[in-house]
Amino acid sequence: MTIFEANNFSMQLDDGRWLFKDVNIKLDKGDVLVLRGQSGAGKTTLLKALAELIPYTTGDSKLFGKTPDEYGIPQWRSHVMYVPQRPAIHPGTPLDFFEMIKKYSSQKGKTFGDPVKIGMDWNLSESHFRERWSHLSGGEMQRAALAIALALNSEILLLDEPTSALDPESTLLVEESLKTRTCVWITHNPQQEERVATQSLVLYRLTKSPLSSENLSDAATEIDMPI
Ligand SMILES: Nc1ncnc2c1ncn2[C@@H]1O[C@H](COP(=O)(O)OP(=O)(O)OP(=O)(O)O)[C@@H](O)[C@H]1O
Repeated sequence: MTIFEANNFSMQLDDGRWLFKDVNIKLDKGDVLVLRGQSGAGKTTLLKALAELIPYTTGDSKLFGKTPDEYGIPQWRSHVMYVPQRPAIHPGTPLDFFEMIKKYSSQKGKTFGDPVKIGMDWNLSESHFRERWSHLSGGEMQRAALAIALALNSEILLLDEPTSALDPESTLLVEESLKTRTCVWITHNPQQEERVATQSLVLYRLTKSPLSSENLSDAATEIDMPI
């Protein structure tokens, strides 16, 4: 059963160029849609548009049949959550951050997991969650932020290169947890795509005038199933 759908998502830039055009996504519970494409093709921008973090030109989305306006935008963002590649540097510790987010009114009514338990499956210890963000390594920071994202129990995770700072062993551990969730997952790694994807979507970088007919085929996105 489809739980999330996004129809005809398009983003036109100020110079008239389409960054992406008519992107359609349907996710069943447990689907992992891998989003790939050249650098600059618009992958991050698409995820931010799906999370209603930035304005976009066209597009309609629904989670369990309800639109972002019906949820209210802050609630939508807590259900359809964008997880950036690098967490912004926050003051305090990962646990301080988790406690702060839990108190947001948009998180009301949710059941939370335990980020420390999740992190322990990924070779992190409790002390990492009690350490200041600024004292963590890039890989520790990325795992702590992902553990918090998972503990917030969003219905849809929009993952922006979630293992980019991780070594191969941690990458495999984190993949095992993430692929149990319903998500859109940006990766440049074809082996990772083979391991986790139930669907794939490619964005192509558009270079021609949006008014030329040639451009229309370039603008197409492709949905394909991995073997
Ligand atoms: N509102 C906007 N106005 C102008 N340019 C924009 C706007 N939003 C995004 N861009 C440009 O569109 C391009 C796509 O950026 P985006 O970060 O989405 O690409 P990406 O596919 O995620 O790339 P990467 O794989 O390198 O992370 C960038 O060149 C960015 O500067």
